Amino acid sequence: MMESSESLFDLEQDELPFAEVLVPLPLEQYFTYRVPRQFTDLAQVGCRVLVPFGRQKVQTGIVIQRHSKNPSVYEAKAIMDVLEERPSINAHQLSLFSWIANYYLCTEGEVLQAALPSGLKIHSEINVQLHPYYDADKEPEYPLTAHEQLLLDHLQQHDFIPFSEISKLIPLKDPSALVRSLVKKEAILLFEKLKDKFSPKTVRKISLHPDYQQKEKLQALFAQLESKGNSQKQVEVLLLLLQLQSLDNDDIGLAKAVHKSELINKGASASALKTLVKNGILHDFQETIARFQFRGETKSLPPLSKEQEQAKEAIITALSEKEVCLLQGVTGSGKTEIYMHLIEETIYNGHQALLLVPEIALTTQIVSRLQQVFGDKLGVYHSRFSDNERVEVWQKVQNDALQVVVGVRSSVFLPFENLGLVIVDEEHESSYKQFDPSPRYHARDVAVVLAHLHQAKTLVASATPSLESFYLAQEGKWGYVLLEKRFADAQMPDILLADMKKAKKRREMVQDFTPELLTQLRYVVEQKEQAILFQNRRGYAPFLQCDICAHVPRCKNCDVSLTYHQFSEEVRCHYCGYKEPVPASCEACGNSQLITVGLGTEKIEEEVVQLFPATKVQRMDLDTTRSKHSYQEIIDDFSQQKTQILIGTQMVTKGLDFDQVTLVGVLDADGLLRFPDFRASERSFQTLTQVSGRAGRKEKKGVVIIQTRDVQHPILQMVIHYQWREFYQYELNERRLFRFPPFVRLITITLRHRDKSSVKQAASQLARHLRSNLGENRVSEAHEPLISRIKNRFLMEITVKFERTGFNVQQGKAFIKQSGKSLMENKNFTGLEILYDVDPY
Ligand SMILES: Nc1ncnc2c1ncn2[C@@H]1O[C@H](COP(=O)(O)OP(=O)(O)OP(=O)(O)O)[C@@H](O)[C@H]1O
Ligand SMILES: [Zn+2]
Repeated sequence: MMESSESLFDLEQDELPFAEVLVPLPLEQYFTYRVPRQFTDLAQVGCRVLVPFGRQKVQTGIVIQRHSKNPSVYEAKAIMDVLEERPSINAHQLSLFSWIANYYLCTEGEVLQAALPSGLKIHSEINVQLHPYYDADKEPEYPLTAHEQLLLDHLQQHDFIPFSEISKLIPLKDPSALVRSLVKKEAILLFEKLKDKFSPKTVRKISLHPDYQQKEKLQALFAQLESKGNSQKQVEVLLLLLQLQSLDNDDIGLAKAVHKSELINKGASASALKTLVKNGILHDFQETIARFQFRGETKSLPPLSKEQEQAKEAIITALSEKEVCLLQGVTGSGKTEIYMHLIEETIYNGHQALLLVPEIALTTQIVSRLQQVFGDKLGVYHSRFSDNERVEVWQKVQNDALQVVVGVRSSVFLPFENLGLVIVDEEHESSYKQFDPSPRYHARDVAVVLAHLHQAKTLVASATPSLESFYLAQEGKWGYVLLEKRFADAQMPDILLADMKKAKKRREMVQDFTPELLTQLRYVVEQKEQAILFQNRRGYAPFLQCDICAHVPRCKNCDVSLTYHQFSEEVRCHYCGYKEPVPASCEACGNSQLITVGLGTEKIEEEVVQLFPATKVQRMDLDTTRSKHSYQEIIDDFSQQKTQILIGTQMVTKGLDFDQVTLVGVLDADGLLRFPDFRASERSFQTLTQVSGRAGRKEKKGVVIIQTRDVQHPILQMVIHYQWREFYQYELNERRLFRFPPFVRLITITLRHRDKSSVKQAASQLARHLRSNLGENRVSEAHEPLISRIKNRFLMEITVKFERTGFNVQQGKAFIKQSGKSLMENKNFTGLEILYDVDPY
């Protein structure tokens, strides 16, 4: 039914009466909506709009395009509201989102979902209320339909009604036209109940009323108050205010406002203050402040050393010819210092700069170094921030109020207006890769594309570059700059291997420590120096095992053993979070002797505390860093030498810069080397080199001790002799030989279903189809992945390898996606999920 009121407003069609709208859902296509006339100018590309979606839902979407094509398949519904005057998403971002969706085989809706901080998303719970100006007793300007009257009557009795409930009240399949019509008639308003909707932070301030901001007037006021017997408290408040105003002598003088809380804290009487405000002598008001405020003065940059200066010049030269440059600088060479100089130049030229860091743990040290130089031009963006804080950074980046952003991978989604430089620190880090949920993107690679869209440059840097980056640099596609010396002549540490096999045989192990590591640790403790101990497993022990029948408690939902956490007396699944109390006896044979197998950080902590009871020890892993400031506290304590030994997982291996660390111990290198993945060697080399790099960064030379059962392992040998050139050559040869990246493009297809035989059947069907069409050398058979059940869903995997040249990867990907889509439409496989992971590493 066309409502009669429509014609009142939509008398003429505009040039571009339709909009393609992207909604944040995993759907392939955009949806076409009609743009009502009142929104013709407002509904710009990139704006967030409210649209009716499905039967009774409302979605926030983004206008992608305006056009004049009426969709032929469905009747276009109208946009209900435009949420902003200035688009949230700029054209560069839209291009980036579409590149990501295309490259990573996901949808733009999924990218949007990942990109927008939730403060900018609006969920489908939209409510309807009466317009405050609506007067039920007055004759309406425009006639109301019976349905409209019904809704308005309801709203006279109730505060509001959720949009999704309207159809229960009024027999309409889709109430959006009705709602829109009432909005136009200014009879109702739409609002959303968003718990954490963005609200700016405010402070209360107090100032003198302008009437009293002259000396003579003020004196008269004092005289007047003092003549009254009971105004002593008010006089005190005024005196305190004057005192606070004069604290720093800027010329604002009597007009200056001070914080209300400060007045109260300094003893001002609250009631006297209130009286003064009531009598119009003082002015009490709210001021909006930025959440991130840098207090203190900024310093100028420390000068670069000769080597650093040369490296910087080489980078600039390389970037004048190429879009990307790789800086390989050994640990402690002062890469951060070089970044700061490059960023300063970028800002000076009027551009914005983005510095990507792999983990929140790393932001704290880097941010404090950058903040001293860039002050409030610097913003920080990561997931530990509240939603409001993230929206604030988003908006300031958009307004160019921030020129530098330090952030984790999701900061590639920020609305930069004029980016000049992106730096990817520790570019080899796997935390740049998002594995779940989709979009499964790699922030380094997205950063390169982002920079390209802005015609900006990218610097990727690491002491241990990823093989892909190293290869691109070697091939001359990227520039390459090498910085081989530590800053200020600091020496690289000596790296030694400690043979656990030998020590075990000779019964020389003290718990999990070889004599070599223990001796060094003793020495360090005695000398009041500091040590870092690294073990890549959190928890107490990887698992419990029955001493008699060897049964291992396993997760109910996943195909993995449960990790033993001693502190909380639980066994937990690190995949789904399932946990249960430590079993008292073996569930298989009833034996009550359960032993712990393997080694986690919690156990090392326990051992160290036993061995060195007088020494302060701290642990840094996922379990000890859950709260917002915990990283900062642990790192501060260690920097200030309140703690002497820091034990941790990969979190302690990279980027951290402490002066007094002279020993790094690796408890078990074999666990790294054994990891069943084609990147095990690369990861081991990187991790061991990086963690070694934490030692001896200033005057005192450091020692690194790596415990292993396999002292002859070629990777370990290359690590201890700093043979990185040999390592890259060796590893590149292996990759070429076994057809792995960077020589091929890898795509993993994972199929997921609650039923094991369904997923197996679907996977082999898909594998057969892809193999016969794309070639058997490019597509593997379907196989069970290492962990074949997670959260009660069974998994199957297919691996695809496309050559880098001479093959149309784009077409190959499209074929995969199409094949997956038709498999999902197959009735036999209802409930099947297919996940694509492009560059799954
Ligand atoms: N030009 C400089 N002036 C003063 N101090 C410097 C300079 N360059 C580096 N430093 C100091 O040397 C130390 C190591 O520098 P930085 O942390 O930047 O190294 P890095 O190359 O990032 O190392 P890693 O790869 O191990 O993280 C820091 O304490 C830093 O403050
Ligand atoms: Zn589980």
